[in-house]
Amino acid sequence: MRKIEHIGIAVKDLEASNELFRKLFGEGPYKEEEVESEGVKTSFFASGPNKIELLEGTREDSPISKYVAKKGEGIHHIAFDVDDIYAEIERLKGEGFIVLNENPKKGADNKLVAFLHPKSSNGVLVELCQEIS
Ligand SMILES: CC[C@H](C(=O)O)C(=O)SCCNC(=O)CCNC(=O)[C@H](O)C(C)(C)COP(=O)(O)OP(=O)(O)OC[C@H]1O[C@@H](n2cnc3c(N)ncnc32)[C@H](O)[C@@H]1OP(=O)(O)O
Ligand SMILES: [Co+2]
Repeated sequence: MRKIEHIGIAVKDLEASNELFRKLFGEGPYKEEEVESEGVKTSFFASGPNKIELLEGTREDSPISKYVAKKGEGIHHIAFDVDDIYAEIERLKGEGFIVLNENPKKGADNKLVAFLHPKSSNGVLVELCQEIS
């Protein structure tokens, strides 16, 4: 785990939240991207060397829609940057973490991603991200 890649925040209305975070950061998102496979649309803000990802569900069955319906808006996951996501998945499985998708999938912002079940990480949804070179 090299560093925190981004913190994901689940929101009801991406456009309204973009406006709010534009005020917070003093500048708008550097990227907006829909990830059809996850049923999400996202926007990314740079916060110094770190990133904030805002996510709105685009389908009722999206993890974000379900999360917001159940818990409301708020911090949804912490993403970590890894060098080799395949090796990291094997390592974390060996350490007893529950890997939700052992085959990494294409995420936003040009990444391969995988997730650990929050039940195995003290109630925190962890995302692994490897830059697609
Ligand atoms: C990939 C694009 C983008 C990127 O960065 O590239 C993204 O980040 S996409 C982000 C959205 N996608 C995901 O979150 C995929 C992984 N998530 C899942 O597979 C599910 O959300 C899962 C398995 C974490 C929960 O789904 P489930 O259908 O089981 O929902 P429940 O409400 O029944 O939850 C079960 C249990 O987990 C707790 N929970 C759910 N979500 C979270 C969360 N984000 N953080 C912490 N805990 C969470 C929920 O409260 C339930 O606990 P319980 O004690 O039973 O109430
Ligand atoms: Co994310």
